[in-house]
Amino acid sequence: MSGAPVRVAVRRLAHGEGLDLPSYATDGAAGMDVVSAENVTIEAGARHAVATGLSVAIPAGYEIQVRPRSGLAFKHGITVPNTPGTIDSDYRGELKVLLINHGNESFAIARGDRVAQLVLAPVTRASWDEVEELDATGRGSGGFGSTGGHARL
Ligand SMILES: O=c1ccn([C@H]2C[C@H](O)[C@@H](COP(=O)(O)OP(=O)(O)OP(=O)(O)O)O2)c(=O)[nH]1
Repeated sequence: MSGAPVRVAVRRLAHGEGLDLPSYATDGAAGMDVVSAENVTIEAGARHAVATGLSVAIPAGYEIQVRPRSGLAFKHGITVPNTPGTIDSDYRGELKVLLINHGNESFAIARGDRVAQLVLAPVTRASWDEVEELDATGRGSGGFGSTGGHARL
């Protein structure tokens, strides 16, 4: 962490009233835990877009990444199928947390439960330089396990 926090405008929607804003659980936390604005049960194998009751205006040059919470993933198989979810700086709709239940049991979420974490990150944009040939490398076109399996090299 460095410097002052980046200020991000946040708006509570009607169904977000009374909920905690996303917040860092510890001084060194990279992500802000975000809570659900709804009571919902996600059946085993099912997906749900969890309402947060919030919309945001992220400054240009930044994004928010929606990442799973490791405790939910490890204990219950609850994770973010599109991880990291991308919140664009020009998006003004409701921030939603997509969750999938990879566990064997249904998972109940209560309004106010912390369902994911939000990481503010800088965005570097690219522009293409189209060429006829790319520079040669040792790897070349090898990939997808070309260096061997998961055993130590
Ligand atoms: O986990 C997520 C992912 C996305 N969004 C919102 C904010 C984001 O800016 C917008 C579009 O997301 P994305 O670009 O991932 O979606 P897409 O499937 O490419 O749709 P679009 O055509 O709207 O860009 O949806 C969320 O609220 N939660």
